[in-house]
Amino acid sequence: MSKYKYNCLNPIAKVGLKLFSEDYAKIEDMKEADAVLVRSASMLEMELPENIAAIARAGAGVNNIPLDKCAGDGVVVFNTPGANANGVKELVIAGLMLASRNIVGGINWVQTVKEEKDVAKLVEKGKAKFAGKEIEGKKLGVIGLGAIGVLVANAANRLGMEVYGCDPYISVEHAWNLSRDIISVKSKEDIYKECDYITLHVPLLEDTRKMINKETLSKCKDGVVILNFARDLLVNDEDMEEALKSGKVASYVTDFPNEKTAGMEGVIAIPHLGASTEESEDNCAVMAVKQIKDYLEHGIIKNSVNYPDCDAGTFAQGTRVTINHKNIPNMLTQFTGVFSAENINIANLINKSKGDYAYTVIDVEGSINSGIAEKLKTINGVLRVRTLS
Ligand SMILES: NC(=O)c1ccc[n+]([C@@H]2O[C@H](COP(=O)([O-])OP(=O)(O)OC[C@H]3O[C@@H](n4cnc5c(N)ncnc54)[C@H](O)[C@@H]3O)[C@@H](O)[C@H]2O)c1
Ligand SMILES: O=C(O)CC[C@@H](O)C(=O)O
Repeated sequence: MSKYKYNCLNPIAKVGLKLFSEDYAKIEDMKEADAVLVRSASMLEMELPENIAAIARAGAGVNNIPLDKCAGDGVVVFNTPGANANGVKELVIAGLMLASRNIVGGINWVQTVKEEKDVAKLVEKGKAKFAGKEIEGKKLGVIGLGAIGVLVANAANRLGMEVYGCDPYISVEHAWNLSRDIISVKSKEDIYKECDYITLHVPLLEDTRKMINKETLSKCKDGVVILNFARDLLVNDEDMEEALKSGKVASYVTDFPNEKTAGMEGVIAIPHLGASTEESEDNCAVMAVKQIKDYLEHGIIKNSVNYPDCDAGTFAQGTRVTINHKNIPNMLTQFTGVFSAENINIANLINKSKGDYAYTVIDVEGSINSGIAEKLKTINGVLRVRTLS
């Protein structure tokens, strides 16, 4: 019988699933699963069975997962930072071109004349109405300089654009990767004021929700192009419609069409294809599966969005107890007290915290009785205890 069971809420690339050994079984019913792999399926309204210890989002955005609820239930949620960034970057560059040259209009028009006699002549005659602009020399504002934003900024800069970037929380790693040619601005106001094109690469959070709205659009240049390859709710659709009608916005390129924007005049709607490449899907699947395996087999946490990362090292012998708990005083004293009461020597102990939650790994030599885990579970603030042996 398999030691671990996992459930996939979306199709996950085979190259990732192949990394699961014979210790793992893929099951259709989430009720029995130890781990769940997901892409864009919404888990917000789902009842999560108690046995689920981990969820891996094969992708970046985690707004489809109830992160706080999961943390409170001791469920570690992972994502795969950067694994699909190149795929998205390439489509953003395509989006810049689609908005600047009337490629879609032109292609559609050719189809309307394809049965005519002298297509080549008609094309030459009719092409003028699809003339566009070049992006070279224009100003691009990148809001959010994470894995995708940095790649977009650098690529647009190489294409001859003058690039402004804004990210008050930029990580050291991403700052290192940002070309020195990018003009780093402290406030988004500078981007709104200066840029001909604005591209969004921030997560959907309370403070980014509907960040593009009547007020922010009014600060933009007339004829600005907005690109949204991040999440639809970053933009107020009603305000966008008004801005497109008035010409304030020349074009809105979105990878997240909805009932409102799919048929809206001036919108270039792409069916969420940013990460839909073989390479991105493979990268995400591999990273997600490795993280799930490391967690289930060794208690290692890497790239979690609701628990601290914790490299406890490979679990090889003896017993490892992992504890997901609230980040409150006195927890370690109580944990070690349970072991010392049984006269068990702790060989190694790691404790990490992130916000309201913490994670402790305790290694002991030899085996322990199940009563230890039961006692740990009764400590106020303990959310989940796993025993690896
Ligand atoms: N279209 C797609 O298929 C696709 C694929 C991947 C990611 N995404 C979306 O793109 C988003 C970004 O992805 P990523 O991989 O670059 O993530 P990331 O976490 O590497 O980067 C996000 C960046 O946004 C910054 N940020 C957060 N709040 C901000 C704010 N208020 N103002 C400015 N910057 C802010 C963060 O500091 C971080 O650097 C994801 O959250 C997801 O919603 C879409
Ligand atoms: O899984 C996908 O296809 C899209 C993923 C993307 O939206 C993300 O946030 O990583």
